[in-house]
Amino acid sequence: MTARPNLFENVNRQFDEAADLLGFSQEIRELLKTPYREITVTMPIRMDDGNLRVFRGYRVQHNGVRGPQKGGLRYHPGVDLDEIRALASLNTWKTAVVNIPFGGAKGGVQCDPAKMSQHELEMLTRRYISKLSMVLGPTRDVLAPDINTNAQTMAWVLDEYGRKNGYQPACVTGKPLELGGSQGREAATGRGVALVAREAWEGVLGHAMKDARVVLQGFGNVGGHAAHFLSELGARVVAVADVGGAVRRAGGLDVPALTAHARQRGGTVAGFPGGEAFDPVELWSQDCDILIPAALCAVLDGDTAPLVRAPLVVEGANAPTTPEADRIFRERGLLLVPDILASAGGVIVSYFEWVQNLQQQFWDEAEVFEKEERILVQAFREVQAKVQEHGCTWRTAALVLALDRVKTANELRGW
Ligand SMILES: NC(=O)C1=CN([C@@H]2O[C@H](COP(=O)(O)OP(=O)(O)OC[C@H]3O[C@@H](n4cnc5c(N)ncnc54)[C@H](O)[C@@H]3O)[C@@H](O)[C@H]2O)C=CC1
Ligand SMILES: O=C(O)CCC(=O)C(=O)O
Repeated sequence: MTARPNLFENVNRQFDEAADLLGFSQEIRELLKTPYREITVTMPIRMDDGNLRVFRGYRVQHNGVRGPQKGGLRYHPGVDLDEIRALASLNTWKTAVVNIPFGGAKGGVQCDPAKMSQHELEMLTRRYISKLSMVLGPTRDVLAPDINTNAQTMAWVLDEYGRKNGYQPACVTGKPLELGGSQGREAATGRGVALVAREAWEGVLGHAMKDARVVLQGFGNVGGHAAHFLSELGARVVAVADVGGAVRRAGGLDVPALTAHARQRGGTVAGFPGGEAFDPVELWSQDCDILIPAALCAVLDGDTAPLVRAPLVVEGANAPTTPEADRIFRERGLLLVPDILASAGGVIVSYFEWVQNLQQQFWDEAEVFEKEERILVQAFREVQAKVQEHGCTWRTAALVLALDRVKTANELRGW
């Protein structure tokens, strides 16, 4: 296994490829790469067993030139400042590529939620928000769910932020519907992944979605909903791996049954009786048409990329592919739809949630889904046009579109 890469350096290598095409000066590059603000907080928590533990958390606000900074909050043992910095910068490019009026941020706490009670997670979330609340808010920085956080976590965020600042539902998205969440937000990222996969598989590669064979890493919010919508489009989900194990079935797994199984088994697909268990390390070499990493960063690297047999990779996760793997895919002629486009459905519907909260409106699911699809498909076409104009990869093309928009906003503000 390759050593853990410096993720922010990786994102900036990708940035430079696009900046070269745009002819950006060193000054502009430095301005756009450098995060506005990076905060590290420590959170002492009295655990259920009476012991005190000190957790470390981060919030990086990368860029707010196009609007309030926006980004998820993740809980994971592997969280560090470098990872959060990389993910914050990706959110700047993601909101720009789909042209919604937000900047980019990300937060994380180094912890293992699988070993914590709900009470401990609530205390941790409240302490994190209480330490950061002065730099958060509807016009400053708006949180959302990410790995191992969910609508309940966002409800605690809303409540803790409200204690100091009064009730402001637009301070966080991905909330429960009962607290001002938006219809369709929970499914939005996975739905977007499925829509983008359809646009690439049918529109670019010229195949039918019916019976397209899909392999996923991750069956949480993103992977689980992507599997659901892809099977609705007629695709067959032939293999899934997650933190607990892996399962496959050449004829296609029964996605609703797999979802029900995972719900009963603490979130994992392991032990699903409707498929064959296999070693998750074999996931990347499964024979399939569409491969969707929807879990962790940097899983497609110099070791795993050569194993991939799918002609199409759609990045549901953020930063799942290292520059070395990008190079391998490019040389092999694989089509890779990058994270900043493929996983943008979530932040698009978060934007809708923020708008609804500010205007005290409630849209129905059909309206949310129709608007999400319109924005995503438009962004997809704009990126495709840049691919054709520059003869570059989809990642570089998406970054060209995004960097240009952020630079223009900077200039208009007089920087
Ligand atoms: N939730 C959202 O709206 C958005 C999430 N993303 C990205 O999508 C990815 C997944 O996020 P969520 O689905 O929200 O998280 P989640 O916590 O709901 O699910 C994470 C999934 O990854 C799996 N996983 C964890 N460690 C693993 C390992 N070592 N090997 C294989 N699988 C492993 C888990 O078992 C689970 O199925 C992350 O990269 C996140 O940044 C991107 C855009 C928005
Ligand atoms: O604000 C959101 O909805 C999530 C944005 C985010 O962190 C992401 O897309 O990775």
